[in-house]
Amino acid sequence: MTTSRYRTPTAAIDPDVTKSWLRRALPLVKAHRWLLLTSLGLSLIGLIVQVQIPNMVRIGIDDALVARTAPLTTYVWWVAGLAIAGGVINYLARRYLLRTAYEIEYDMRNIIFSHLVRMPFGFYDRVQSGELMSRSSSDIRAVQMYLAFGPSILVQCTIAIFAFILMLSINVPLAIVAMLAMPVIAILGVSMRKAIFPVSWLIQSRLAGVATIVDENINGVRIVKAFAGEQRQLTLLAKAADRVRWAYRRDAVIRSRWSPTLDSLPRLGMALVLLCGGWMVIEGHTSVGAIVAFNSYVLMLQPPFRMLGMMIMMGQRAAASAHRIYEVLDTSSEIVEAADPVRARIRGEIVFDGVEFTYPNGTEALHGLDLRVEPGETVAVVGATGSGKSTVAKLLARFYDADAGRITIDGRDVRDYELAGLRDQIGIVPDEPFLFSVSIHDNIAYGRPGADAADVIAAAIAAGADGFIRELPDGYATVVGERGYTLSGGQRQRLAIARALLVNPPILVLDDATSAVDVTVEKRIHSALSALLTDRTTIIVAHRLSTIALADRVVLIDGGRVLATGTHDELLVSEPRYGAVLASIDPDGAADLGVTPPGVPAAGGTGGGGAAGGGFAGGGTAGGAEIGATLQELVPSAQELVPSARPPGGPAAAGSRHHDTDGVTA
Ligand SMILES: Nc1ncnc2c1ncn2[C@@H]1O[C@H](COP(=O)(O)OP(=O)(O)OP(=O)(O)O)[C@@H](O)[C@H]1O
Repeated sequence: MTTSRYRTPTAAIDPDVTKSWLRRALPLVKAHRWLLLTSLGLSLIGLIVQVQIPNMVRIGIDDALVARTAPLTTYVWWVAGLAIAGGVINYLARRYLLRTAYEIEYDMRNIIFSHLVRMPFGFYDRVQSGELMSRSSSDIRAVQMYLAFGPSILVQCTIAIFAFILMLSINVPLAIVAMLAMPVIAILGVSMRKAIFPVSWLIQSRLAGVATIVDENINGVRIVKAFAGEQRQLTLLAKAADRVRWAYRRDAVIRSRWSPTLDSLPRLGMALVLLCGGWMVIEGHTSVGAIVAFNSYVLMLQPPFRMLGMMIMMGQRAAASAHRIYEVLDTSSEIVEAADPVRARIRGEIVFDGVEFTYPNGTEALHGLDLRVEPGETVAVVGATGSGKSTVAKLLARFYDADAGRITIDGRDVRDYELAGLRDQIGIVPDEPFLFSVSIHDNIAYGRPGADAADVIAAAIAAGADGFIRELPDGYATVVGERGYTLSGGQRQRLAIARALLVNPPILVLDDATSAVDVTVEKRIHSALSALLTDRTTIIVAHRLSTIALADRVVLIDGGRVLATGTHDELLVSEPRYGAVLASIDPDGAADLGVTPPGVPAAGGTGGGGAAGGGFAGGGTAGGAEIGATLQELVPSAQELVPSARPPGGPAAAGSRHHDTDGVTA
């Protein structure tokens, strides 16, 4: 996987929630103060240079054209020189300002993202991903703009002071006349921004609404098409787009009402300067050049005064955005690591002791769950849908913490372990695996980025994935589409199993990890897996008899507690509710065994053959393998297990790409 070097943020947001948003953000600005100060300093020099130009024009007109005491070219060169110097200085100032802005943005983005990756599942259950996206993009931008461009706008406004001083030095009454329009422009600018502000917020939130619909359309395109929902989605989008259009129209109405007034005010100012200045020239109180210079100043001063209004609006928006960002940053993770966490290699003894757990939304999932799994044991957790099977896995890896009771691994509370070390040693394969838009090699090697090709291939073979991977156009180098949608569900599951196996964790949790794989393929995967499961503690959340067949022991869960435990055969005989659950989760397999719902014990128990035939309660078959043994040792070569395996780039078997029964040897 290609990784660019990560630079930690240079500053942090002040965690003191009693401070104003600006003071909390100040460390970010301070971290780049030299860059910002250089930019502001240059900007100030640029403005001083710029202010000289109308004055030079005035002297040129008065001396070279009216009095004819000096050559015109001297002044032309001066004006041109000042213009070029001003241009260069402004260019540098802008470059430094933009650099400051992007540095602040970089820091903020990293601060937010490093916080987000530390947040537990409970946090993601509460927030919407679209909202988080917006907080990490447009909200960051709004704050960054204000922090970097705000001071720059203030500096721009100082042009008024320089210009006013210069004008006063030329002609005091005319200077006052020229400045008359400015406060009016500033007041109108602020009023206009105030009127526009709510509408621009409305536009932002409505655009976010459109983005959510588009996002759901793209991500949920398979469901939309499967249910022929295109027209409904189009209508939904049209309505949202209509709301955006309405907000834009309101914005246009307000702007068209205010802008012409603001634009014509300086022109009125010029008329006033011409009237008063002209009268003064006639009376001999000032020069013609002064009228020209003052007109330039009136035009030059207009943008900064208008920007004052913009700055107020930027400030309001930045404050709101900062609060949204702080809301995320001020949410602390409920999953806290122990002060002196244990870093130990896990053997794999798991104990759930009276574990109670309720999800943050109030759904009660576990009610005093007691479960003991010996090191190296393979246990199938069976239960009706919603009985709490996956929750067991989530609590084991501390995606959530139990509300009451204790979960221990090797006799130590899971809360005592170093979090990363604990999760490193628990390989979880979910039923809906997530693949990244990178190569298959990189997807499998996600947990061990430096893994060599041989290890990756060995893991793929064990997961029954090597065969179909080799038939893909670029083999292991094939880049899977977004979330791996270019692969079938079963293929994605096999890659996820390979990903977990490559890490070689002492505890493996297969959460219905082969649900999308054909039963015969699943059997083959299991035979390869059984060699790897022997000395590894494995919890298999099972929905199929064929999956249960892998386990040494079955744990029947109902309503968040363990109902019964024993081998499959024992439970079939002793626990009528087991048969009922089997009949509800795998009717075909249960029928093969003669199990009929509701709760009728099957005559003879194991009499039927079918999918599970003879495989139950057998457990690991290739004993003796060390947990520490490499996958390559356990799965010697691709050719042995997959005789049909072709080298990468070999001819792809037509039609095999989306088929779950491909590429695995019996
Ligand atoms: N993130 C969550 N937030 C709130 N409630 C949840 C969450 N995940 C699961 N639940 C609820 O907790 C209960 C147990 O869920 P769990 O996923 O453990 O069941 P399960 O036995 O694995 O079900 P299935 O066989 O359908 O996967 C269910 O009522 C479920 O709705």
